[in-house]
Amino acid sequence: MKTGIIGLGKMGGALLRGMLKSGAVAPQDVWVYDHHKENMAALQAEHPGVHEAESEEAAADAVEALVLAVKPHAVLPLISALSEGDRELPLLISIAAAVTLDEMEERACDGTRIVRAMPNTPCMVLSGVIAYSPGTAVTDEDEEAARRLLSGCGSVFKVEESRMNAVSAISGCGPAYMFTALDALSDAGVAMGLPRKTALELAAGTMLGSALMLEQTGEHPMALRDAVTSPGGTTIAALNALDECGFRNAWIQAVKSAVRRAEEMEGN
Ligand SMILES: NC(=O)C1=CN([C@@H]2O[C@H](COP(=O)(O)OP(=O)(O)OC[C@H]3O[C@@H](n4cnc5c(N)ncnc54)[C@H](O)[C@@H]3O)[C@@H](O)[C@H]2O)C=CC1
Ligand SMILES: O=C(O)[C@@H]1CCC=N1
Repeated sequence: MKTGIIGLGKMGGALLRGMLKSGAVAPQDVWVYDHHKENMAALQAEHPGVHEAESEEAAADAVEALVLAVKPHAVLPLISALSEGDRELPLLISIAAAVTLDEMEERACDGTRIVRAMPNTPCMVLSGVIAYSPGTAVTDEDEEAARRLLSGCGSVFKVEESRMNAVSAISGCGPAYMFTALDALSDAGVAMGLPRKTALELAAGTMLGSALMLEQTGEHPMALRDAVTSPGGTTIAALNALDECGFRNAWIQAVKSAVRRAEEMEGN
């Protein structure tokens, strides 16, 4: 499917690289546009054959599906600009946090097909999580096409749009929490005398292995935790220290803060 993307920043770049790497799209079927020419040049150097569109409108005219990967405040003005002259738009996939389907559909011509999606940066390495909600004009074929495109980058989940801020706070922002946890754990290793590289490799390998174990066994996380925790041993001493520091509450407060921030951003 001819696919375009407007905005080749951190998330747009990760998503498109994932789509290309997985073969969900071929380079010759991709049109990109970004205000910053160097972003397009970098992508073309990695994936020769990708087309650089002359403008946002040219990208929209060339493709069957167009990903909008600009900052939230830029999405509605972009949809208004693209809709000028009653242009019939391709299937739009917006990945902006806190911009609702209602707001987007209001800016577009009647019948414009819009999917709201929330990916995360691990899409770049085909291990992303992508949630989506279809807009009112989206057909079954559109939804299937969007799923095919996105599923190259990772696991795809359909969610009620009303859940999107919660989803965003878990999996959209989540990589930032995980990287902070990995940095903290490796710092702890360094404090205990391990070389930085070793500490980081141990921490990352452990996070990856634990997530795979959870996924592959289908066990509850607490059952898997218990298998590590010898009575009177070292793990329970560490877990008690995490509890004393408010570890679980810190995660809950982080997610609540992200949801609150998304609610503040909505409608702005
Ligand atoms: N960074 C992340 O982990 C995630 C971001 N998102 C969403 O993705 C969107 C993009 O975020 P980032 O990639 O982090 O931002 P970014 O600032 O890295 O990228 C935005 C890109 O859009 C370009 N741009 C802005 N307006 C444009 C226009 N009218 N025409 C062409 N190019 C334009 C900018 O030059 C920039 O390269 C946001 O709406 C954000 O909410 C969603 C999930 C995760
Ligand atoms: O920080 C943000 O607002 C975006 C949305 C989810 C991840 N990054």
